[in-house]
Formats: sequence, structure tokens, C-alpha cells
Amino acid sequence: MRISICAVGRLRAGPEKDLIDDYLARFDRTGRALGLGPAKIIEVEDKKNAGMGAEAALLRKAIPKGALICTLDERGRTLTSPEYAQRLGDWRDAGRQDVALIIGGADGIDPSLRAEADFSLSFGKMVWPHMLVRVMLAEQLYRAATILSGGPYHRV
Ligand SMILES: C[S@@+](CC[C@H](N)C(=O)[O-])C[C@H]1O[C@@H](n2cnc3c(N)ncnc32)[C@H](O)[C@@H]1O
Repeated sequence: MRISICAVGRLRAGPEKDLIDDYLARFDRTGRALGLGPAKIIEVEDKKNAGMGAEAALLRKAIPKGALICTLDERGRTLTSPEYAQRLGDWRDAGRQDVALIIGGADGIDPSLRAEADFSLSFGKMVWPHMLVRVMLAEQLYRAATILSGGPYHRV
């Protein structure tokens, strides 16, 4: 099951990018035997700064055809890491080929795109910078793969 992280904004070289690259490489390695991955980041940028509606149009173009859409949103559902792993496993077992994980820009995700989502995932009620959300999401993907593989990384 391919994972596309569709995100607003361009991430330059730096510590966040290093972390994301590392976690996604680990996710790809661990997930391969589980039918999870690869994961890639698709960045979209609205150079005219026309707002959430314009960003939503770019995000829709970035989402692979037929993908299950999961938005990252502070108003979404909070899950434990094992619950998130289970959900990814359920989507895989249901035969989903593509999952698109959507991260908005400074103003968030346009309500019209939020309404199209199959699932909305929250990392808590606090608002996090979108670049950190990318890092956290990449880590949780890797953690989910280790949980599903029975590896020792995740401890309770
Ligand atoms: C700076 S936040 C935008 C916050 C904006 N006030 C809103 O209404 O969504 C940028 C993006 O980071 C992600 N994000 C921020 N905090 C989050 C959280 N607690 N849980 C999940 N995603 C979050 C969302 O995708 C959001 O669109």
C-alpha cells in the first residue's frame, strides 16, 4: 500500500528534512515485508498565495487517483499508536493501493477538502507547525510498521 504525504509548502534541507528522510527510509525497510509503503512526500506550493481554496485544488491534483484520503487536522480523531497501526493494517487488508495523508498550510486544510476525507487524524488539540507534523507523521508511520511487525521499537 503506497503512502503519499501530500503537504503544502517546500521543506528546505535541515534537521526536519533529515528526520523525515530517516523515518521514511526506516518505514520503507520495515514496511516492505508487510505490504506497506513505499512512502513519498508530494509538496504543493501556491505561489500566488491565493489561500486554502487554491491549496486544496493543488492538493487534489497531488492525491493519487482512488487513494484513501486521510487529513491531518487538530479537529480529527486522536488514536494510540497501536490503533493507528491497526488502521493502516485494515486499509491494507481492505485492498487499498494508495493512502494519501494530507497536511495543510498556515491556514489549515480547506473545509471542502476536509469534507472529502475518509478519515481525519489528530495529533492532539494543540496546533503544530506543519513541518513538525511531517516529522511526527513520518515517525508514526515507522512506529506503526514496527508494531505490525512485532519489533521492539514501540514500548508501552
Ligand atoms: C499550522 S497548522 C494550521 C492550523 C489551522 N489553524 C487549522 O485550522 O488547521 C498546519 C497543518 O498542520 C497540521 N496540524 C497542525 N496541528 C495538528 C494536530 N494537532 N493534529 C493533526 N494535524 C495538525 C494540519 O494538517 C494543518 O493543516
